[in-house]
Amino acid sequence: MDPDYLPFHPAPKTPDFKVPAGAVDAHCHVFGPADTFPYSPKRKYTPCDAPKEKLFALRDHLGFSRNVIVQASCHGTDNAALVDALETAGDLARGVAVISPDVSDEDLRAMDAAGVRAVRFNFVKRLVDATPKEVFLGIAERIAKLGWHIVVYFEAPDLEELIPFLESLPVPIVVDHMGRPDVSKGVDHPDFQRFVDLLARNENIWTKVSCPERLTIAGPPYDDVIPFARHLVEAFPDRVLWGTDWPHPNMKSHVPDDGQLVDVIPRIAPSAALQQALLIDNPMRLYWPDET
Ligand SMILES: O=C(O)c1cc(C(=O)O)oc(=O)c1
Repeated sequence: MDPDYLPFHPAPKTPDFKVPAGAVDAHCHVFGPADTFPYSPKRKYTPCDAPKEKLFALRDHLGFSRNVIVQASCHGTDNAALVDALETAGDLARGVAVISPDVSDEDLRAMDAAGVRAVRFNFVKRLVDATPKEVFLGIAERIAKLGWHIVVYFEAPDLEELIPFLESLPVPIVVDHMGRPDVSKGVDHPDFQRFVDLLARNENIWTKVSCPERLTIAGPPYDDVIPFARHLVEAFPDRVLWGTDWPHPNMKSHVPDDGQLVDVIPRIAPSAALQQALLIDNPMRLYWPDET
């Protein structure tokens, strides 16, 4: 573990907000354990271990029923820890993998059989080296044949340059953590409006309204981030997802309490109908379409 790395909260509170039965934590990770699933030699951080057993215990503690587990950059394109967690959870988990262009069709089919339903394109420079857009386009063509979609992680300053690429992708796109707006600029600032306009123009682009803990300047309980997430939930109620982002890699300002993150949900989705869409209908339609 990196010397300045903050491990995840050892005892998150029981949330005050009771999530509806069937709720999906649509953005979380598994890390290692390193002695079984070593971290990538190309990683830009070394986390603490965060194994599947702890993820599933957290799911139960917070009252969720299912997980969408996202391959984290510390594991590079080795999805073994992810696939292992998916095989343990069976129908209760789906996965988002990170693949290299030379992955075999056989390996793609095996990941699909394990529950992978998307690939992740990561543009965050502190996490990954740049991948040429044509490489991502080649991957997009291949996974489109499997009925998979694409999860993208970028920071707000990168959005303008990425828009033509994003609008060229042939499958649904899910943007991680609202495209990481600079919350000091306000919801009406052109930078956030650029993101809102992207979703308004493209019915196939969704967003996770997650990670207030990463975006906040004020700190818990994240009052400064609420307006951004709430705006997106109310503007695009059928294209939003929520996740804990457990085990919260690379947090520097504080160790988020996952129970406190769950208590943010009714503040950004202030009705039972919006909570039903955010936590159940939308993730089920995208990751368990044959069960909706
Ligand atoms: O902001 C981050 O550091 C971060 C990192 C990763 C990853 O390493 O994949 O995933 C996330 O969702 C967020």
